[in-house]
Amino acid sequence: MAPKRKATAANGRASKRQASGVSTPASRTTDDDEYGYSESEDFDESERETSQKYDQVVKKFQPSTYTKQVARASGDPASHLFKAKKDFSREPLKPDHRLRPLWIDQENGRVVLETFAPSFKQAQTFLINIAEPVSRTTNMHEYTINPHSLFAAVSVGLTKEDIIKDLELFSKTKVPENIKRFVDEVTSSFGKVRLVLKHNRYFIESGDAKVLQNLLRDEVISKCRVEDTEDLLTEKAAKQGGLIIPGTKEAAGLKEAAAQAQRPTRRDQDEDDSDDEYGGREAEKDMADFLREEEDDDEEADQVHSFEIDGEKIQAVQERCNVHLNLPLTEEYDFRADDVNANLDIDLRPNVQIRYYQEHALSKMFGNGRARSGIIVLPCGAGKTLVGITAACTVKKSAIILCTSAMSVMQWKEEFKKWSNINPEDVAVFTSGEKQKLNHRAGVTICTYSMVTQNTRRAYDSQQVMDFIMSREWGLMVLDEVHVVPAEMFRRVTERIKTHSKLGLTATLLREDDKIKDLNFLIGPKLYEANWLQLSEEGHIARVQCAEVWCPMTTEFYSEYLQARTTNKRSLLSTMNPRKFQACQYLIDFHERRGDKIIVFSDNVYALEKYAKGLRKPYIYGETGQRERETVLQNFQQNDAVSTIFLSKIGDTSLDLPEATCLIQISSHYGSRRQEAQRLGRILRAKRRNDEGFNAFFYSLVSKDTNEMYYSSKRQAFLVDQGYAFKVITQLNGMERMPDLAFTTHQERMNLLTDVLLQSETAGDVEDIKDDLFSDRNVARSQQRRKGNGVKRQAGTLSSLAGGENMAYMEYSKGNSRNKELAKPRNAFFRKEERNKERRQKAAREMLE
Ligand SMILES: Nc1ncnc2c1ncn2[C@@H]1O[C@H](COP(=O)(O)OP(=O)(O)OP(=O)(O)O)[C@@H](O)[C@H]1O
Repeated sequence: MAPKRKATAANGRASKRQASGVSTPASRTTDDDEYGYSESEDFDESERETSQKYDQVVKKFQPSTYTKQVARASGDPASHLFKAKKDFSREPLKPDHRLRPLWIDQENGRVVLETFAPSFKQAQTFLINIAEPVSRTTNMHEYTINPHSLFAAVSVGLTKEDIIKDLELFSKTKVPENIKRFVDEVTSSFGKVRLVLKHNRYFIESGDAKVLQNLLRDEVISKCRVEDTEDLLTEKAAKQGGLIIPGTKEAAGLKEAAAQAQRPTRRDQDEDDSDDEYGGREAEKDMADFLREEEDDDEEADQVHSFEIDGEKIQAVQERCNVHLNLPLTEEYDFRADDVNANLDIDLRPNVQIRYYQEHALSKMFGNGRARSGIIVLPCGAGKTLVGITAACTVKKSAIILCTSAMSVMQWKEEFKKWSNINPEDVAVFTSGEKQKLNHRAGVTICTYSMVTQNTRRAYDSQQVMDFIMSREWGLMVLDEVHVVPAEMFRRVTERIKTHSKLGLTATLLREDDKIKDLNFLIGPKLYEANWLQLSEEGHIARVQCAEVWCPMTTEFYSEYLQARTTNKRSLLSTMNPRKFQACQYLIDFHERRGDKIIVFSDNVYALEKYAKGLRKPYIYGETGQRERETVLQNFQQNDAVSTIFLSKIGDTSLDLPEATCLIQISSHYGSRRQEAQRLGRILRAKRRNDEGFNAFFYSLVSKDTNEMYYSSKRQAFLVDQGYAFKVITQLNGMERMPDLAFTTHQERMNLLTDVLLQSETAGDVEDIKDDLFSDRNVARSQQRRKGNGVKRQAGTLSSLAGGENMAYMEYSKGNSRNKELAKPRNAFFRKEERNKERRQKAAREMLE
């Protein structure tokens, strides 16, 4: 399925480009190999595996399978991209097909959803449960039904019958038999067994005793069992549902949410008068009856069977079940029945109202009254933190939060205090700078992944906290930014921390390697994924205009580019293209005059410095000290004279600058879709997002006819799939007439070229850093420095740095000379500002005298 995905994205892009009136040049369609970057680098293995698995199952039921080769054999070089052989209406259309929004492709499980159909919303709610979104553009959404998505569906309580019945309800044609069989085959093994932690003991639980007996015959599982007997424990199943999620109006069980979402609208009813075989009122009535029956079923006290397994061998059991036996374990925590672990006194503050999509996401987690482990995907700035906090307020047991940086840890702490009524003493942080232990029986610990997973010898105080974390049992573990953390780290985290439930949070479930599939097994299935475009239309995140600016290479740069032997040199030449520099200068000027605050991103440090110094703007990269980073950011937030900053890739994540309204990207990390999405995320939380007609801007500057064109379209794939339209700008009107435009003379361009050519090979590298703006390492370094100088740091969020919250960043300087020296701005921009200030003060003094 992976190659088809590419074709889809390419199609999407092609149409967007056409829409902006610019045709895609031939260089776009060039073979991957030309750039030495194989297509496979961009597919995660899970996608490939899923595709193979799917193909195997589908092939079993398919008399003939569509192949690209067949299409290519027809002699038409392009139609295979558009899947010309696929005719969704092969099955006769249902008489009221106009009211039904789904097209199902029987050959690969792809589902196309019409967003303009009357029952779009209901169908979307249903599809999010059972399929993975592939692309969600304005008029059409595309989903794929695969084993992972069906696992997620089953784990949130849907049955095979639910899925098939609703597919039938929304489909324009009869649901193909092979799709039904696929759903049947895949779901029959899912949701059968659960991993449950009860009274500090792990159990494998199922409603079907036979399944457990079979499992016990497995050589690996049998060795993980606590008692060596054939007997199973049998008890009444806990009554499910009825759970109130804080911040919601009432209990938000999945079935209830689904029932509400799928309840037909008046408009649907008015328009749909046909009582046909498949749907109309009849089917809607069936649906309502069906849901009611399901709710009644819940009332029945079924029996559950279980056997206990050794807590130390959980990963082995999970791996065996998920990977080898194809019987994934769903993880659920019956926290209301947990009388062993102390309750945590925590609730959302009375005035807090969580948003509908946050409620939907949480209802997936708590839909049956227990806490299911899994991943929630929400765009940057959509409020993942509050989702995590609400989950903690629902479970009401000790919770541990894992973050990617020390600054994130502090932000989470502040957010806990802001949104919940937790006693501040019950929140402890564990970073390289601060090592706090919980004082009470229950509480929240917030720490960095690196502190928990570190393998080297720890300092005494750090070891003490780590022992404490490992010795106790946690009700909930929240894993922030799950997509960036290596799977190996997750393994260590899950090995070291004993938790009843896990909640992964991320904006993009994307990795350019094959590690995403591990998350399924190490954390749980994806429980919810929000629609970016919908949230931006509703004002929850900013509306963004995306554009790719094509900058022609100057003759002298292009001839060197063509002769350059290494990728690094080529990359440096295309980044330093004088026309790109001019475009950047022009856009900064244009947006500064509009009152925007601009962040310019460059992964390449040489280019970052050249651009920033050339345009006299402050910049931050890996080597910039913590204090200077903070000064630059503070000025960006508060100082009207600083409207633009340059950042290396350290600013990709964890940067909360709601002032930023415009992004310009001059160099980036090859074809990384994740980086593109994360960077866009920096402006999605723009403060002004609800202003009338407000738009944020995202520009990618690309040197024409270079590798950058290729990588750029690859990078955009995810955002295009989220419905973002990238306009192509080939000419910036008025740029040539701009006063002080750089590199207008041949001599200036030659000087730049000479400088670029004189740079070593490594100057073309993407910056090699492991941290972000506020990584543990930097905070620790800066704290150490301050300790030595008697400077105390009380970190807060960036907005608190701006003085907007009650926590503040403070420095108590004892005024020694070294401090004064340190206090001097080291960034060239600020040094210059400082010099000007001194000059002005001197002139004023002289005047007064
Ligand atoms: N239900 C809500 N009511 C009011 N404000 C909210 C709500 N949910 C989130 N917010 C606000 O939205 C903003 C973004 O939230 P948050 O920082 O949690 O986003 P995020 O999804 O974690 O973003 P990122 O991925 O960039 O870290 C914050 O200012 C937060 O206070």
